[in-house]
Amino acid sequence: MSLLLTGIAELTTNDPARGDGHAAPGDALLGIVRDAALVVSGPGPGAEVEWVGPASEAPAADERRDLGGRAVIPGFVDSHTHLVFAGDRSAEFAARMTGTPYDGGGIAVSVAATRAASDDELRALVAARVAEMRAQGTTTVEIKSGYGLTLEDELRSLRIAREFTPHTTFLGAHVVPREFATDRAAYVDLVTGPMLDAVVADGPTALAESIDVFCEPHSAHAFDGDEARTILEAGRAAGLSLRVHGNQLGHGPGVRLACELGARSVDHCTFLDGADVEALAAARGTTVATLLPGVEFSTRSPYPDARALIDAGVDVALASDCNPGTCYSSSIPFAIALAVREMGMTPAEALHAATAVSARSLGLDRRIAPGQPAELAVLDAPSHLHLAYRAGVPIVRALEL
Ligand SMILES: N=CN[C@@H](CCC(=O)O)C(=O)O
Ligand SMILES: [Zn+2]
Repeated sequence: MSLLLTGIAELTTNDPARGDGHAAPGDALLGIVRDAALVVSGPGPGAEVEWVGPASEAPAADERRDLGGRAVIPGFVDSHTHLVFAGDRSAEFAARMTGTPYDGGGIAVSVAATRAASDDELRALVAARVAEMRAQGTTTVEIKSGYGLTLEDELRSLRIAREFTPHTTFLGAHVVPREFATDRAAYVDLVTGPMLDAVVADGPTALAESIDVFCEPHSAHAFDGDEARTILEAGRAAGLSLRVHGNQLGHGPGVRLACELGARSVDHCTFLDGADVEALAAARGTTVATLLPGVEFSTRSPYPDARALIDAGVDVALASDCNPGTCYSSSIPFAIALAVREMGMTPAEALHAATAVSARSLGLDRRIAPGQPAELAVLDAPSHLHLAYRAGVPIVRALEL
């Protein structure tokens, strides 16, 4: 079976070779085709793209669907989330809005609630969050553990996350749990020893694709540069790819460590100096800087200067960081709107960052091209510009085939 999609006012392919004349800023980066059509295998899940081009040249197909002059984009790739948690921390958010700073201490509240939840409760919570994301255009999601912090609870979080995505990340090194507060080294030993051994017991990528660490000397709860190096090197030796929470609360060693070790992504990048930017630019093609503007919004922090990073040659991705503490928003359109309004990105750069670049940080290709999975989203609008222009309005959703 094949399905012809017509009535596409603007198709973002993320394939610069496909742009139809670069009529507007961003067309080349996004590979925009106007008055486009698509043929996909299907209908049904698992469909692949078979043909892309101008509607006037579309081949015949078994079925046909008219999208009525809407824009079609690659589904968003949310490459940084913490969806496996119970409870919420709305009171902590309210306190922050009246001046209480974020220091990572509230993570212990979510750890307690998550440990107390049953498997079915956690599974239902993750399912609801993934559905909420699809309803906003996200078709691929990375999910971290990190609210278990015992061997059993971290494995349980990863198993539940794996029911929803192959892109799972072991974040046993989220914070030092309270029971290890007087012996941090013992917790690092647990993460790099028995926990990591259990994560890779059935093969390096059976349960987790990556390892992550909250490298943050400005939080008493997180890990310093030496601890983070130990954890990342152990993860790499066990066959996992590397991701880092770095430079979130103040300047620190996370960004340069991530670049040095060849991490796929270093996330937050809120406080950077010139040497960090140089390291990220030199790591282009290997290490992506994943910016999470929903966190700056929800913690009243300064936004990173995405414009300066892009102009310096850094690969910049956008993700939601959906989590109960620093950003309980699963909305990539919200992140795009913030990136455009507050961080100096063009609408095209922001869309590219939330699709092509975030995909690359997960080892994926997010172009709309023959042979690619038909992971698509559709806008109730004629152009991708409306993602930021109509901020807060639910105009984008995953395209169900
Ligand atoms: N910074 C570390 N981890 C999360 C916050 C987790 C929490 O506060 O529950 C983040 O990405 O911001
Ligand atoms: Zn995070």
